[in-house]
Amino acid sequence: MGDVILGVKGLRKSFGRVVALDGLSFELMRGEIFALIGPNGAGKSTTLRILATVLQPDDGAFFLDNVSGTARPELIRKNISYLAEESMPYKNMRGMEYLRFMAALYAENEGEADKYTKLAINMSNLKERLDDKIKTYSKGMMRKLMIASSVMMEPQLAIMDEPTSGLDIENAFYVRKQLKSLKEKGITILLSSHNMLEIEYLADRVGIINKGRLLTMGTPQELKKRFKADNLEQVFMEVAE
Ligand SMILES: Nc1ncnc2c1ncn2[C@@H]1O[C@H](COP(=O)(O)OP(=O)(O)OP(=O)(O)O)[C@@H](O)[C@H]1O
Repeated sequence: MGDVILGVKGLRKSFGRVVALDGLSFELMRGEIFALIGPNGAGKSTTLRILATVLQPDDGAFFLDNVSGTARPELIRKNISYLAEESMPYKNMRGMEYLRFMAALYAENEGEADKYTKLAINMSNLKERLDDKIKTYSKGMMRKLMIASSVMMEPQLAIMDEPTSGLDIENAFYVRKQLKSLKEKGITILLSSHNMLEIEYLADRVGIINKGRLLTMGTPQELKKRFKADNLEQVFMEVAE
């Protein structure tokens, strides 16, 4: 881990009278897994949507490898992936069809599309169920398909909103292992989660936000030491108070 890959500076976003982000700033180091945690309505999804360039901030800026994502979103889109909290595949397609369809959207030629599809087939771990219509999938199977299709192009930065939400223990475990292997490939990951055990296992660093502001940030070890806590849940409760 060395240099800064993502710089987030003073993001502000309101929805009517609701202030979702109130001057949020933080940096991500290349190759790390960074987890945003915070209570419901803290501004996590809003932050991730802005960084994924699907939502414009009212003020502030962010930079991916020194390229402004607010001024030039089209330049950074190729280098980031985004898994939304409630993202859904086209249910009338078969799993395999969906992966090929997504690969064709991302790839610049057939060779690249094949490479992306193979990677996603592997990562989804859905095996022969990829031949079935997506509408026959369980929630966990759909989530695995969505995760695999979101990162098939091996982006520089993978943004994931609650990647394991709704997954059973076995599937969540599998997805966490996949996220670790993405990190080993050098992909930086920014995720949100409400699962403190997951964050202890996955995150190199954690940022705790509330009311659209960053309250504290550090490695799980640093935070536990700083707040004299045995685990991240205690840190969270202490900070939230
Ligand atoms: N499209 C929208 N229209 C109106 N208000 C919104 C919209 N999106 C978010 N908000 C509001 O902005 C605030 C932050 O919401 P956000 O979804 O970013 O929180 P969150 O930390 O992701 O919450 P959760 O943990 O519940 O998913 C909340 O008060 C929410 O109601």
